[in-house]
This record gives sequence, C-alpha cells and structure tokens, in this order.
Amino acid sequence: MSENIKYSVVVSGFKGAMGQYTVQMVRNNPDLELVGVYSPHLSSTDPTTFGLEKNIIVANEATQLPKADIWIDFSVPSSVFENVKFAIKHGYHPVVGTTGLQDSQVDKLHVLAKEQSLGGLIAPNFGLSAVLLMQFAQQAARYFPDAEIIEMHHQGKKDAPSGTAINTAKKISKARSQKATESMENSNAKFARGLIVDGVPVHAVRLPGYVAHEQVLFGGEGEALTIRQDSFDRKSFMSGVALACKKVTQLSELVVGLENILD
Ligand SMILES: NC(=O)C1=CN([C@@H]2O[C@H](COP(=O)(O)OP(=O)(O)OC[C@H]3O[C@@H](n4cnc5c(N)ncnc54)[C@H](OP(=O)(O)O)[C@@H]3O)[C@@H](O)[C@H]2O)C=CC1
Ligand SMILES: O=C(O)C1=N[C@H](C(=O)O)C[C@H](O)C1
Repeated sequence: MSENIKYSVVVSGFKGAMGQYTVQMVRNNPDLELVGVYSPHLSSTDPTTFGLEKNIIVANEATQLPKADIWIDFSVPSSVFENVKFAIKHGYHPVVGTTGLQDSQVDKLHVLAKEQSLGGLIAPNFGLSAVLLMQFAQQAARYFPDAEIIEMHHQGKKDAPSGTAINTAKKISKARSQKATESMENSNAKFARGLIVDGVPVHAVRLPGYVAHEQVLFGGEGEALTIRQDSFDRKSFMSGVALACKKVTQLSELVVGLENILD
C-alpha cells in the first residue's frame, strides 16, 4: 500500500467481542483511519465514554455515520443483511465477518455491489487456520465422502452452528464424488446426530474457556482422518480483517471467502 493512502473505516458492532479487537486493530494500523463506530443500543454517543478520540463519530443510527471507504461489520446475525445493504447503498466497501447471511441474501448483496462496481468481502472466518481447514476438508472429501463436523465455541456465541461449520459442510458436500454411506435425511435419532447441513452432520459445543475451534472427522474403510483448527485468541482474526481492508478497495465486486484475496 502506498505510504500516502490511508483508508477511512467505520466499525459496526464496535462494542462486541470482535468489534473491540477490530477497533484496536484499525487504530494501530498506519494504513487505516477510524472515523466512526456504530451500535444501535448505546446509552451515550460521547466517544470518550468508549476510550475513543473526540473526532471519532459514535453513532447509534447508521445514518449518523460519516462517509468512509470501508465498513467493517461484526454485529449480529439478525442485523447483518440490513447493515451491509446500507453500507453498499452508501458507497462503503463492506468487510463482513458477521455470520447468519442466507445464500439468497448474499446473492442480493452481490447484485447490489455489482450495480455500483463496489468491491467487498464476506468471510465466514478471517483466521488462516480455519481457511486452510476448509481447503483441506474439501480435498479430503473427494476421497472420504463420510464426514462429520464438530464446532466448539465460547458460551456467548449467539448462533449455532457456526458460520464456518456451515461453510465447511457446503464445501465438503460439493467436493465429494460419492454419497455418504448413511443417508442423513432418513436418520431417526435426529437431535443426537446433529444438524444436517447439505448432508453433513454438524455438532455444536458451547463451553467456557473455548474461543473458536473446529474439527472435521472423515471415516473410511478401517481408517479415519481428523482435521482440526483452533483460534485460542480473537487476535487470530485480525490479520485477515486488515488484509481485507487493504484489498477490498481494489475489488469491483463482492466476494465470499478470505481465500479469494490471499496472496
Ligand atoms: N468471520 C470471522 O472471522 C468471525 C466472525 N464472528 C462473527 O461476528 C459476529 C459478532 O461476534 P461477537 O463480536 O463475538 O458478538 P458480540 O455479541 O460480542 O457483539 C455483537 C455486537 O453487535 C452489536 N449490535 C447489535 N445489533 C446491532 C446492529 N443492528 N448493528 C450493529 N451492531 C449491532 C451488539 O450490541 P448490543 O449487545 O448492545 O445489542 C454487540 O455489541 C458473530 O456473527 C460472529 O459469529 C466472530 C469471530 C470471527
Ligand atoms: O462467534 C464466533 O466467535 C465466531 N464466529 C464465526 C463463525 O460462526 O464461524 C467465526 C469463528 O468461528 C468465531
């Protein structure tokens, strides 16, 4: 990135677990400038209340945010679609980590961004270990059609299963050349066998002490393969978010998955 170009950034969901890390990352990144933060349920919009400089706009309505190059979203699954729609319509390049977008919603956002030739990124996971896990799982699924996913997260996680697990299941389903041995659609033990996502059982664990972890188990004739990734700290997501901020302004459409912008 050129020394003189600084991208202005707003952070949506700034008070949350990921929002707080993101605000710090942006403030410490010489290529980025934090100009605004957004969260709808605020008792104060005084930036000093949140340890922010006085020139940073704290908004409890998106329309109060200043214009900026980039909109980073770590909000909640129920709001992410409206937030990203707002961002694209107002010319912010979206960098979206929030889970919960339906495929049809992603398609709508893609069309909206394309109409404006606006680049953006939606990443189910900004951690390199998770991105690699998904790629390795896709590779393994060609030879091991029988797979199950166990995702493990902190107790504060609002959604289940995780966005990463859903994405992994979709990739496995697409990559496997044979059907799984057990037809999941006919499973009687519905709940104990997990949520079936594209024919792949996904099990969600919520425990104190955990941050974000995923394991994919493949079983074959007399052998098994396990692929696992662990995010022990939310710092693990920040280099991916920083990279996305650097790349989205050079894109002319909305892409899904960090792997699409990795060098
Ligand atoms: N892609 C990735 O790599 C990662 C993605 N995630 C995802 O990011 C999202 C956020 O995670 P996390 O930070 O742990 O969650 P938190 O619940 O800690 O934070 C969410 C924040 O969003 C705020 N919020 C509520 N409504 C809105 C809205 N309409 N617009 C903007 N902000 C809003 C909440 O405020 P209030 O509480 O006042 O309502 C809260 O402060 C989740 O979907 C999670 O799965 C998490 C980690 C990594
Ligand atoms: O809520 C989280 O913490 C995480 N959410 C994302 C997901 O649902 O996949 C990414 C990561 O697993 C952490």
